[in-house]
Amino acid sequence: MEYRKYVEKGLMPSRQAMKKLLRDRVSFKFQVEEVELMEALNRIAAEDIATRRMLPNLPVGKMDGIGVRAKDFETGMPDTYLWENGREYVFVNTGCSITAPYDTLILIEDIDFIEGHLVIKKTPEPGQLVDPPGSSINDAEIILHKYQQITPAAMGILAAGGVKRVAVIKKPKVVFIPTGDELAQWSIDNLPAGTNIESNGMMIYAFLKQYQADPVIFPIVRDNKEALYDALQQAAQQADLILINAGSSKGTKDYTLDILENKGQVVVYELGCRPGKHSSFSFFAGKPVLGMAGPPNGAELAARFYVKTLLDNYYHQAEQEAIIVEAVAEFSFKAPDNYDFCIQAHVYCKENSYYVQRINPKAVTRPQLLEKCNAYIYLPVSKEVHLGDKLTAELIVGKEVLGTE
Ligand SMILES: Nc1nc2c(c(=O)[nH]1)N[C@H]1C(S)=C(S)[C@@H](COP(=O)(O)OP(=O)(O)OC[C@H]3O[C@@H](n4cnc5c(N)ncnc54)[C@H](O)[C@@H]3O)O[C@H]1N2
Ligand code: MOO
Repeated sequence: MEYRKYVEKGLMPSRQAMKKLLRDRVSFKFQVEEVELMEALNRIAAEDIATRRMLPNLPVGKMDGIGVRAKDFETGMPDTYLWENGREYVFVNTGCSITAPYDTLILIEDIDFIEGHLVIKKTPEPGQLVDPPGSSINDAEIILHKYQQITPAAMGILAAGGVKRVAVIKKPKVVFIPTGDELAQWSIDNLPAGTNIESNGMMIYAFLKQYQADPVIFPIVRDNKEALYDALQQAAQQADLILINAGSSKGTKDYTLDILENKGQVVVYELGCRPGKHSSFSFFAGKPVLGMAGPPNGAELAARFYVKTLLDNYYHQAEQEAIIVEAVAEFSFKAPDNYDFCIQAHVYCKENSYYVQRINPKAVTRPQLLEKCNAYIYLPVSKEVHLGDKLTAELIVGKEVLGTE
């Protein structure tokens, strides 16, 4: 074990600057694959997708009623006393076809039968209440543009429009490399004394699934330079994006950045904001590598902010705006003078006003943090917050699930 002097290096960007840098510096090349429509939900269209048939393919009634011939009404209301179903008129239901010689629909509400004889209460306009062919779906009509996400509603239109297979962007393969001599696999039954569970792999797997990526979670890599180098090489052969976890600070066995510096190119050694300060960004064998802090809280923030940005970039998606609320601070706090601070917070709503409490993630257990943390407040360097101030909180849950305390 060796003493490693702590030396700050390089840019140290804020959260926004890091997101911008990731977008500016990484240009992914994606592949296209065809998937069955049933498998296409939430995928991103790789090209404009057009309909392959029209609907309806005959004129249809807009409402329930009777189909009649407009020409029978050319000189006003005809005598309908002797009219018969199937001859001068036919019953037509909503969305059902209305074919020649019938070309006009009269609402059921506008007719009556008196002693079995049809009475029409209102003279129809020619062609009224009839939808022409293609009025629901036109042939060769664009359903989705390239880079649009396939939603449930789009799935229905694709099916109606005769699209059985869709060209989508192939999910990026993202390799996650957990590192650390002290780590044991999460599925272990008897945890050896002094070991810690490798749980970030599970969390990152889940974030990657949510972000439409194809995760590959590597086995734990021990803290030696050769093993780390091998793992990075293996990752670079298959991944579109590499995530390497822990070993990012100045502990005696924190080698991650040494390897990336010697064998790749480090762009960002650490950030100018906490938590998640020990997130880094490098290239290794031409592949982008996001370094993530080992502590699960820092790793979670890195996933929410930077993995998300990278994957949005891969899929050509704009940055998603956070849901914002203005909340009254129930605490005072000053951001440090040398880095920004992302407060983890609990927002609640009482009598139509929002209030926010600060959570110190180091003073609570992980389940307590999970239960309480529903928002972030990003404070730039040295920014002071006072009790009663109105703060802008970024929710990480829907507004509707906020509690009242
Ligand atoms: N003297 C200083 N010490 C530390 C500093 C500092 O500035 N000066 N920064 C602290 C901060 S902030 C962070 S964040 C961590 C960064 O640590 P590393 O990224 O180097 O991670 P390790 O030291 O290897 O591990 C820390 C902690 O995280 C646990 N861990 C690691 N991997 C996983 C995983 N896959 N799943 C769950 N937990 C994981 C590990 O067991 C340790 O408990 O450095 C601080 N120290
Ligand atoms: O990088 Mo550490 O996660 O600032 O908390």
